[in-house]
Amino acid sequence: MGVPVVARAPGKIILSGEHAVVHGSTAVAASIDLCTKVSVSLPSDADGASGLLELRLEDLELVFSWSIERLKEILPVCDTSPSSSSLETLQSAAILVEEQNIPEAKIGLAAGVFAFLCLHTAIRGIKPAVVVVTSDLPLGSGLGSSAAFCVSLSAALLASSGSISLDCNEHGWLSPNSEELELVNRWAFEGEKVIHGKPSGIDNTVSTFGNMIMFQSGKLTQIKSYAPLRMLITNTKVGRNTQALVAGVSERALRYPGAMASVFSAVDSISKELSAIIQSPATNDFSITEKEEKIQELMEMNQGLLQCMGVSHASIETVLRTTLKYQLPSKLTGGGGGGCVLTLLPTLLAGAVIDKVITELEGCQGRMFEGFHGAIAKHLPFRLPFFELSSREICLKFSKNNSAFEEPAVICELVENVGR
Ligand SMILES: Nc1ncnc2c1ncn2[C@@H]1O[C@H](COP(=O)(O)OP(=O)(O)O)[C@@H](O)[C@H]1O
Ligand SMILES: C[C@@](O)(CCOP(=O)(O)O)CC(=O)O
Ligand SMILES: [Mg+2]
Repeated sequence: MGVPVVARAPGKIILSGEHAVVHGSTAVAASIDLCTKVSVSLPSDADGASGLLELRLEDLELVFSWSIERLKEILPVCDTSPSSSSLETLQSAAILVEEQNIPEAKIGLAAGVFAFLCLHTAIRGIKPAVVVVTSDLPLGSGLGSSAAFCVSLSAALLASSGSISLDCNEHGWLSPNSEELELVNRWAFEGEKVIHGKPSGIDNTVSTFGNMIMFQSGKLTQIKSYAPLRMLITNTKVGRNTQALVAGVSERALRYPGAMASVFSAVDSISKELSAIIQSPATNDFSITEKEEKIQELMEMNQGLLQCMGVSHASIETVLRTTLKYQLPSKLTGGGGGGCVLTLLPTLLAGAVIDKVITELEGCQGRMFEGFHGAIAKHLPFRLPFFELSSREICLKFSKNNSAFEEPAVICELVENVGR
């Protein structure tokens, strides 16, 4: 195999505005420390053309492969610019996914495999490669695994086809320049369309550009917090599918256009208020505690409107009731219908209370989020100033002499900080 290129991209949380953002409202999202990594290796001349395109999902111990001959039989030669039409011409790729006989229990992966075939064909053409995917993110839980997958895959494919420059003397992580990031983001959005049907673009945008953003109708504004925010992320472990949830909200909006327009407009105001509060400096008059109370209140209001949209779930309600016993309001994050719930942990909240909440949540049907690299505690205290670090953004790594990759120090450092 030739020189591999690795790209990694982070998952996200949505502090306010999921679903409504698909209908033009403002939303606020932040990237998190959990990433998906994609490595693309091309056959070298010495290997001879291996004649295979291979996708290895390492965490799931699944390997999919297609002969180049079969791909040429089925797939049309398509446009190589990121547009809907270039991926629409690839509908025939569906049969190539069916032929892989994905086990029923993992059928949700079919959408990801389909997006892989579409993006690979559109960006690199019908050529052999070995693509290896690993991820820290739970799939289908509202933390944006689909976007992190599409962003890291698009970046690795673009870099391996020369559309992103790897002009670097040293081995290590590399941040693409802003034009390259735009290109990655556009392709990733096309990939998200394959997985979600009608994405707003917020997930791929925050995964590509990192940090905390306000997003509306395709436009992003970076936002900065004056104070750290700590969030508890609870995974209800109830599986769901974002595409179906997004479609359900659109159907409700068609049935009740007036009522739903008001709901979306209220969410828009909540997101704008939230971003103003996050960005406002804490002074004596407007203390951190007051700011946190407002953020909690706005998140609670947003949750009420998500219930109106029909995307809450009994498991989410259980988490809400449990945290509320400790005066901690929560909201779902991402598509809802199960998945993850966010709870703001105020700065002055005693550690003993956090432990009690976690113990009580663990006793509920769902279980607390787990698997943050082992080193990380069950709750994720994310500090906004950390978002300025490049490890929250999409990065590329490659090795000119094909030597083994090493984890960049900055990530290890961050992981330790987050656990403290
Ligand atoms: N690492 C991955 N490998 C393959 N497919 C993935 C990966 N991550 C996400 N996907 C695809 O995205 C789907 C989950 O996306 P979605 O329902 O939007 O939830 P979320 O984005 O919140 O995790 C998976 O079922 C799968 O099809
Ligand atoms: C529901 C939505 O607002 C966010 C979906 O996030 P996730 O795929 O559930 O992580 C959809 C979108 O904005 O594309
Ligand atoms: Mg998704």
